[in-house]
Amino acid sequence: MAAVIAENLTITYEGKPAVEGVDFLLEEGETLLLLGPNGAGKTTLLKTIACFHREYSGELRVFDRPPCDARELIGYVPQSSNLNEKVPLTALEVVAMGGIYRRGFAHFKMPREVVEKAAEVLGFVGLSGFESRLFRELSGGQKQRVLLARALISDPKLLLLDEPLSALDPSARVEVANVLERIKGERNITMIITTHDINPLIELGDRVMLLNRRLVAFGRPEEVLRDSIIKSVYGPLARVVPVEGRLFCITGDAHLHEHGGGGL
Ligand SMILES: Nc1ncnc2c1ncn2[C@@H]1O[C@H](COP(=O)(O)OP(=O)(O)OP(=O)(O)O)[C@@H](O)[C@H]1O
Repeated sequence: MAAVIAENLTITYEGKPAVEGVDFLLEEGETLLLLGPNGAGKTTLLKTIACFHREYSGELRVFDRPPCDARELIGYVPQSSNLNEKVPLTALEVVAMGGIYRRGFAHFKMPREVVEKAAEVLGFVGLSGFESRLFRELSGGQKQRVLLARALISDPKLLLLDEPLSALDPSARVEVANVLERIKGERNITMIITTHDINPLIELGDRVMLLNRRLVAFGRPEEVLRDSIIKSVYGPLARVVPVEGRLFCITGDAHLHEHGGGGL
């Protein structure tokens, strides 16, 4: 079954288009890397698939349902954690919150099965033993893994990740990319990952979308990551370089410099 189908999808904010006329089909179990410069509409597309933003025209189906009827199938990891770090939550509590909200009611005392599931997914992201550590005291990579666990606790069929590696140092990027590889390898979860820097994630991508308000390209990585396509968005200095059988994408995107990422 297709996990996500978009046909002539146009997404607007108060009538002004942010994403226009997009068509694509992502099969269940595939990982899509969603690439594009600042303001290209990546977050907008992700939020619309997650039913956080509803102003769109055209067709958008998630597991053959309108996005807002598929919410229990979707896990979302936002660009910044949206947690108030003044509240001293433990890693386990942060993860368990994903399980409690899913049930549609708040508990003062967490049900045992939620605590057990939270500990299990913390183990899956490599954080066994961190249950009672304060979230705010964790490193950037550990926090991002806790947020991944928070999204995984409800067993989503579709996981949407907005810039999961941005704001992380290089070793934390590797940590988080390894967990994403583990999710792809061991769970049949469809993933859509937005990124400015495709290089640390390239091996994960079954499909790559290059978005610049309109769909520039969608296909297998080797179909999309071509000099002519990359230059059409990022300018004449951008290029794709094969290194030891892998493709590296040099976009020179301003955001990459900002985060010290893989752009040159
Ligand atoms: N809440 C909003 N109201 C009005 N316009 C918005 C809103 N959110 C985003 N936009 C506009 O929609 C366009 C796409 O923004 P979006 O954040 O989706 O891009 P992006 O590709 O995720 O960018 P970045 O890489 O910088 O995060 C931009 O022109 C932005 O100003």
